[in-house]
Amino acid sequence: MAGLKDDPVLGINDMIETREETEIKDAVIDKVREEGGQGDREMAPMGNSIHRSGSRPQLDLSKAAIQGNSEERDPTILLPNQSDDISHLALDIGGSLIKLVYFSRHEDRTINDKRKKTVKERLGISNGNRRSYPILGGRLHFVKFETRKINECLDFISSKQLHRGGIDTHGWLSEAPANCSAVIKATGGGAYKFADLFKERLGVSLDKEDEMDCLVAGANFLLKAIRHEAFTHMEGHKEFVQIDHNDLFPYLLVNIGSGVSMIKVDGDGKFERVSGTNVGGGTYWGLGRLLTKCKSFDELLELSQRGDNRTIDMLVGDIYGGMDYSKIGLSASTIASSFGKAISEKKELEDYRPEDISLSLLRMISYNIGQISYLNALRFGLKRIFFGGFFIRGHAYTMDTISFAVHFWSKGDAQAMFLRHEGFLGALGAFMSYEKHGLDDLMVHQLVERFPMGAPYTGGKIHGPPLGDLNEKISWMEKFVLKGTEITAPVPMAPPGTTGLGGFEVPSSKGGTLRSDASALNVGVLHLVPTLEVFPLLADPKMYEPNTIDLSDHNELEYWFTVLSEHLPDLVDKAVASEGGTDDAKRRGDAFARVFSAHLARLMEEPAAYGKLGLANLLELREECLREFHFVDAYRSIKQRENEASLAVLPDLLMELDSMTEETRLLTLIEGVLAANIFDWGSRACVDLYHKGTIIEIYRMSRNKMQRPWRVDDFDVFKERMLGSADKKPHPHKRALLFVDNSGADIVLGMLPLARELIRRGTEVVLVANSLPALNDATAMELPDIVAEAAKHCDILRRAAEAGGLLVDAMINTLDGSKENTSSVPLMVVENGCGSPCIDLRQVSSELAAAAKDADLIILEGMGRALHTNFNARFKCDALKLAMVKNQRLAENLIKGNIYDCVCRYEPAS
Ligand SMILES: Nc1ncnc2c1ncn2[C@@H]1O[C@H](COP(=O)(O)OP(=O)(O)O)[C@@H](O)[C@H]1O
Ligand SMILES: CC(C)(COP(=O)(O)O)[C@@H](O)C(=O)NCCC(=O)O
Ligand SMILES: [Mn+2]
Repeated sequence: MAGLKDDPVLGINDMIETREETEIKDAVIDKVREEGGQGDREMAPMGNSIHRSGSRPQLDLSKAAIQGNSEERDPTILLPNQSDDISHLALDIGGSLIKLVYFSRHEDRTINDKRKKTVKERLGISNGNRRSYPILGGRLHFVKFETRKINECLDFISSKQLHRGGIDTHGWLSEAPANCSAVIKATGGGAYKFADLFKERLGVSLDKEDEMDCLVAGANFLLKAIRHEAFTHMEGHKEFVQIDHNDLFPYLLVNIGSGVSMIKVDGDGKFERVSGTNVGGGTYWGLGRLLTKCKSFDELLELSQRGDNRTIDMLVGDIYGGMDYSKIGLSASTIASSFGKAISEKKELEDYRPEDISLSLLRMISYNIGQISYLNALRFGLKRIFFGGFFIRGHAYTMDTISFAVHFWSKGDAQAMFLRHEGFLGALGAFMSYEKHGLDDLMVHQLVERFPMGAPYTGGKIHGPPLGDLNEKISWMEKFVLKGTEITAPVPMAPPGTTGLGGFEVPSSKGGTLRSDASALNVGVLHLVPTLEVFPLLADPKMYEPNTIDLSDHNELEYWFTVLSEHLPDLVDKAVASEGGTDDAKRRGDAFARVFSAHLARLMEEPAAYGKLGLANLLELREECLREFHFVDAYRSIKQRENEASLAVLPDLLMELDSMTEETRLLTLIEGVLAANIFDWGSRACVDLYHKGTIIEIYRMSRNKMQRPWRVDDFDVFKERMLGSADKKPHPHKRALLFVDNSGADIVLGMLPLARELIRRGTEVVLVANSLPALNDATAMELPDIVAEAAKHCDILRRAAEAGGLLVDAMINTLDGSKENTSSVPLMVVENGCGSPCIDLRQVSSELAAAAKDADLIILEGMGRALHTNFNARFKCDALKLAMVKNQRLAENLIKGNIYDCVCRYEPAS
């Protein structure tokens, strides 16, 4: 769940908001006329999907909508059905379930503006690292259907036009020409059984791939490319396992579908199916349905959670008169014979509780599979067993039971592990079998998983047709998500019990309810972002952990859950106001609040549901939810107001600074950064404070309160590095990366004056800002204008900004040859690749990675970037971490201090 790495406008869930159709149509036509010179003749008829053909792009205007404020003169218009969103599909049609993996791509819309080009040239970024065939940017979606309801699956494919994609001669996924029959990769028995149906209904041929090949390819891809894919599950405790890619093989893959396959995997494409069993998921569901009359698999599984298998299983104690058979290590409560008590002639099926039958059956099958798996692992000397297949269904009790069996029989020698994409291995493998898609080259840092709300996106089954647009999505949520939230409310776990004398006691994780499939939210949408890179200045990328606060501690989770919940009404107000306060904005605001609360509730129940959870992930999730409901920039007007107010007092501040000695100036500058970091709309305490004065009054108050030593105070060491000492002459840093935080005083009166000082001392400065808005953080898009305004009052900034290509007018002069600017040290701006208040340095923009190559100083500013994340990060170059702590609990836990204490941590290159 890392930063934003996708197109903010068109990249979210293929969904748009539906507004007044005619009004939008007119606006679209006007806009297209203005921009592209395409007349009405070339327009596709409204409501019809038209696919691109030949050299002349045609527009599909169906469901077009205005993005943002429709009152604006030149609003952005979204064309969700415009077919440059190319999809591609692979299927695994099993005995019980059909699994779909599909890919959607929006064409690269990076605007190659002049500013960016100059910065790229300055930083020496070329396009040279492109591969012979590019990895595609886009998203992988995971969806499943019941095989007996195959028509729903066909409708889904048809309505999303998923069968139209193809691979062109360059290896790009593209659209198949209309006259060419599409071919879809498919695996599982259904690829044979239903081939004619697919041809008949969709006109597509199924290209059959071997099921075992696909399972292995899917598992290998997931284990290499997804950071938090594999986990152990013992006695209710889930723990992610970091798999070393160089030490993955050999392993045993056990796929528990309708039946069970056991595959020894030695490498990519190197495997052998060593065993299997016919007692699998189909057995549990089939036998369970006959015995309990359950209507669905989930109902059966849910019954088991209220069951007591002792009423039906024959236990060791039943045979031994209540005693353990301790000589061979079996306790009285060990199951001696599953369903053994049913031999009693006095009882019929109706006399047993369906709950007990379901539990007994589940335990019988899970133990059996666990035991056979272990025996096969033993046979080949394998220590690791990965379990996949939808029988597992993320169900704690099932996983505990299997783990218990493996642990028991191996005496702790072998380990059972589970996969988050459990049932999608085959479908993913079929997808991987398309040639030249480049996906097998993807690295962990190029994948970002997101968890948008909505039936097709939850990895769950589809209830009815796919959601067409944002409007439909909100309606769906209004009906279901509140219910979903109740279902996902925390489920108390029984305290871990002892497992006795090594016998099969009841494992502890027997929650009272089962999460509904519709709100399962276990598997998100995988965003493939080829441009992301690992920040090259991390001292030890393998050991790097961005989060300072680990939310697997329940108290921590509860605290931050409350903080974020309490902040929600205020955030919704700001978001709705930022979109004009219309009824539509209110409805979206309500939907946002619902969805974010549902995520929080889900995570309270199972903190590791979406992978390892840290505070940074929660803060990012909040921003993602806002974007999901098309809130482009909730703090837009606040940011603007604060920028203006701060720019007005900047000249006075610069004058004051220029009158100081070097030493006092440096201290005042750092003090200024810390003081101005108080402008943080994400902190409850600060927002309360803003009611008590104007921006400038608060800024002054904050500066006046600055008193050294700060709670963490390495200023003197930093000063010595910057100014030298009696016997050491200073040498300036070559390039500094300044990770900036908030708009207004924070950037204008804090970070910009510090940047100016570095420039003055001969250090190139790169301001690193968010790619997308998050709270009141300044974005990379906004910075050039702020710098341009500041440069009006300051020659140092002006020359540096000109040299860095930030001032467009000045650049025009330069291009004319009328102005020479090469003499000054440049000031540049790069985007960091994130849309969150925190930064995960494992996934940053390629621009930032390039800028880092010559940098020898980094300055991380603000709570999000320097405390919540990266507080413990070590770098290859000098690092300065500056922040004011605006939360009491964090101050106590992290620096044993109080709210409004400051951190100035300087760490020379390691
Ligand atoms: N919603 C569901 N409907 C039916 N079976 C389900 C469902 N969820 C989980 N299952 C279990 O998953 C099994 C199918 O797993 P899967 O990996 O899809 O195998 P297959 O490819 O054989 O269909 C079923 O037999 C059943 O035990
Ligand atoms: C979201 C933030 C990390 C932003 O802080 P910043 O990086 O702007 O200093 C911070 O405001 C925060 O931790 N807020 C939640 C805690 C609170 O309301 O006290
Ligand atoms: Mn911030």
